[in-house]
Parts: sequence; structure tokens; C-alpha cells
Amino acid sequence: MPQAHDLLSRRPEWRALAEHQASMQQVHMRDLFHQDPDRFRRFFAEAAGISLDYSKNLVTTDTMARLMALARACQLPDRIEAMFRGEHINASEDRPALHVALRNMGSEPITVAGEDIMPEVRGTLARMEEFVWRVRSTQWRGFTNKPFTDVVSIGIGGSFLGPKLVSASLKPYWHGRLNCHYVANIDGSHITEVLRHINPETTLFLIQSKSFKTQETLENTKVAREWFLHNGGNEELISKHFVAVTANTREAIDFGITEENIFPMWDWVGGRYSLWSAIGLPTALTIGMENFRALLSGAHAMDQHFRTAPLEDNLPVILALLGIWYGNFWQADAHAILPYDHYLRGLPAHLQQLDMESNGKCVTQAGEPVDYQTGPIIWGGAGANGQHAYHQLLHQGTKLSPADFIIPLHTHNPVANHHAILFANCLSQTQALMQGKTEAEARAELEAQGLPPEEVARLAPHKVIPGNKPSNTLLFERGTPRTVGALIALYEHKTFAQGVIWDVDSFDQWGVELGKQLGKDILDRLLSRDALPGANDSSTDGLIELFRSRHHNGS
Ligand SMILES: O=P(O)(O)OC[C@H]1O[C@H](O)[C@H](O)[C@@H](O)[C@@H]1O
Repeated sequence: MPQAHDLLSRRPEWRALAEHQASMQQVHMRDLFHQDPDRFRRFFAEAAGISLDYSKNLVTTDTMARLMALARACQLPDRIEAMFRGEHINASEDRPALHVALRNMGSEPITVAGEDIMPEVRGTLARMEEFVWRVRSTQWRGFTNKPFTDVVSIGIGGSFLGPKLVSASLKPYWHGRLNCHYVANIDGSHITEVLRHINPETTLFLIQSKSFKTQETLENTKVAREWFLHNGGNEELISKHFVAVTANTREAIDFGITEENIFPMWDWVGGRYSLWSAIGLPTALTIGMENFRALLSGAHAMDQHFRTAPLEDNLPVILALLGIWYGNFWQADAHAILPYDHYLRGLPAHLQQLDMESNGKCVTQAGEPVDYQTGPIIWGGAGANGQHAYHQLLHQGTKLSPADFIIPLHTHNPVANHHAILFANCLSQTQALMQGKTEAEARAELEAQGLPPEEVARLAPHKVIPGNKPSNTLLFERGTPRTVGALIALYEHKTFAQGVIWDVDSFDQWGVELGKQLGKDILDRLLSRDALPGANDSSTDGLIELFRSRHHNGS
């Protein structure tokens, strides 16, 4: 067990940051910009086609230096290397976390338990390539010999959010004939709505589950299979229409999936980091393998940057440290992801799983309770829509939520002046958050409208905007497979770097398990005709009985 002084919060670098924060409390970003005309250039970094302006943060060069010192004290560079080398950085599950291997374009081997995994990674990509080609070129057809028109991915969590985000982000690259649908929830409405619009003769189902044990996915797959069998299909035809991606081949075969239709997954890839594996098949089918490989190459470029760039220029490290600065020293509980890009509107949902499942932890790697905050609440949505909804809280609320504004310089769809207007909205938000409106300015505005002094005095407090609210602006040329790959990898590495500093295991998710365990007993009780014993608490029992009274008494 580590000694208490090993805890992050006892480190001198931590205390140095706490002292520095006290000295920054009266500083306003407006003044920082006035004092330093070079501030934009000073707090700007670029890598793998992504540019980051972090000048609108509550930082000085001294702040950044202190944050970098903390990262070094936590041996961040060594931990980054450890990840790339395949060390068991997922300590509680005693595994490596090697999503970087899935997009490794280099020729060097990456070993797990003494074996180079790269031949299998490349072999799987080659298999995907062939499968994607066969479906897109109509060599592989449905049971009435018609080409496929719809791909339905059934999966949840990491086997859903990542591929769904990438498919939606790259819609301009979709194949003209193939539509892509995602079914995740164990809410009959989800699969019903999808099945309503598709034809069994021309639909390909992809069953996506690393474990092949996930209740939602298995139950939805049963429904899809029954629907197929009742609408012209039969058992022999299942192999034409059902393909699986899993690390649990045995279970998939037992479930009725033909062995040749199973693509592998590996226990060294976490679900929320798996979109780069065969779990990306729905994406690859819709955007084509060339574009899927470009996605991987964008992520690889970000990997190389994360591994080799000095901490001071390292995009994931800078984002990670800024998050620590606000979460641990400014009491920010939340972080907003605000893509000003219709195609990237699913990014907040994906990053919620990525970040909150990775760093929503309360003990260190060694099992000691932390006495500092760990992962933030991730939230957000597409801009400019959010400006007409929740941005009010960012501007004048009492909560601090730093925000990432993400926007392409070029749109795929030039319509009138839309993109310039969108861009202007994005910039005006970060500017407003930074500079706010002083009381003097609010008063002057009201006076200029000719209001009497008592009205000016009454309204001015409502019109004051404190400003000094931090934001990052992330830019890229256009939403291409490469930039989308780099952007997602950027956030993966940010999450990992924060986990290293907080000394938590960013690759396990034990908290998710408890609900699953309890759910089984509750389901037995809901379905039972007889009231089963098993009282835990009056709330759960009362609600179970309420459900049973509606379902078993004919009401
Ligand atoms: O891919 P599967 O094994 O079906 O898992 C799907 C998801 O379920 C779990 O509950 C985990 O919390 C997720 O990390 C995972 O991505």
C-alpha cells in the first residue's frame, strides 16, 4: 500500500497550485488579454489537424508551468509510454489498454503476454475490408438476392456510442444505397421503430458485444431474429443476414451466429475505446474501408503526437491539465462539450461514456480513497442550439462549467452565409464568456437607451455578466475521417492523462456491475406470478409490487 504522503493532494506541486489559485482569484481574463497582446499565440497548440486555442482560460504561463510540474511529478510521460508498450495499466482487471494498437500504422510489434498482436489486428482489418467490399459491391446479398439497403447495429455502451458517433460525423461519406441504424436500448420502442422501416430481405444485422453477455443486446438480437424468421427468413438464411463482433466467440456461436460471420474483439480493448476495432463495422460499411482507414490514421497521428510531443505542446495533456485546474482548484464539477457542427452532435454522448466511465472513480490504483475530485460531469450539445437554451447558465449561473467549443473551418454543406454565421456565434460565445459585461457597461447601455436613473439602477444588476468563464476552442479544417479520428483520440488521451494524475484506473467500470447484479433478482420478481420473498428496502419492494399489480392481475 502506498504511504499517505503519496496521495496526489499531499504533493508539493499540488500545494503550489492551490497557493497559485488563491493568487488568481482576483484576476480577470479581460485584464490578461489587455496585458498580453500575444496571448492568443502563447496559448495555442496544434497537432494532427486539430488546433487548440486555450487562451480564454484562467491561466498564466506560471499556471501552465505549475500544471506541467504536477504532470511530471505524477510521471505522466512514463505512464504514456507504459500504455503504448502494453503494460497492464488497467490494474484492477490486470490488462493492458491497447486501443492504440488498433490504429497503429507503424511496423513495430506490440506485444501482449509475449505475443505480437499486430498481425491479428491487421488480419482483422483485412477481413473487414473484404466483408465491406462484398456488401458494398453487392457480392453479398440478402436471401432474395437483392443488395442490402440497411445495416442495423445492435449493441450498447461502447458497442454503440462510438460507432454511432463516427457514422453520424461522417455522413457526407455514406454510401448512397446503405442506410445505417443503431438499436441499443432495452425499450421495445427502440427496436420496434427501427424494424418498422426496414425490409428483412435487404437488411444486414450486426450484433456488437465484446462480452456477448449484455442483456440489452442479446434480448434485442432475439427480437431481430424472430422478426427475420417471421418475415420470410428461415434458420439457414440467418447466416446471410446476421454478423457478430465479439471477444466471446463461443457464446456467439451458441447463440446461433455462424462462426465465419464472427469478427474478433480482444480483452485488451475497452468497450468505450473499441470503435477502432471491428466494432466499427457499421461505420466501415457506410463510409467504406478507405475512409475507415483514414479515420484510423487520424487517430494514429494523434497517438504519435501524444507519445512524442513535449508536455507543454501536447494537446491531450494541455486539455487534461486545464480540466484538473478547474475541477480540483476552482471547484468546477462539470465540463461542457459544445460541437458547432451538426454532424458531431453525438460527441457529448460518446464523451460522457468515455470520460465518466473512465474517471468516475473514488479510489486510487492502490485502492486508497481519494481526498480530491476526480472525473467531471460531462454534458453538452450542438451549438448554436445550446445558446438558446442552457448557455444562460454558463453566462450568469452560479455553477462553473468550463466548455470546449469545437468547430470546423469549412462546412461540407455551404448554404448561404450559414457557416460564417455559425462561426460568428461560436466565437461570440467564447468572447462573451471571457469578457462578460461590467456594471459600468450595463449602466451605460441602459442610459444610452434613455431610461430614467431609477430604471437604470433597477435593471443594471440583471444585465451584469461576470465573465471570466473559461473555454477552449478546437478547430479543424473540415470534418473528414482523419480529423474525426484525431479528435476522438485527443479526448481518449485527455481522459487517460487525467486518470494518471488522479491515480485512478481509467479502464475498469466496476460501478456499472452493481446495477446489473441487482437487476437480475428484480426481474425475477417482476416476472413471477407469485410474490417472491427478497425484501431489501420498502421503496424497491413497493415499486415491484406496483408493477406486478398492473401486470399479473389483469389490470
Ligand atoms: O460490448 P458489451 O460487452 O456488450 O458491453 C457493452 C457495454 O456494457 C457495459 O455495461 C459497460 O459499462 C460498457 O463499457 C460496455 O461498453
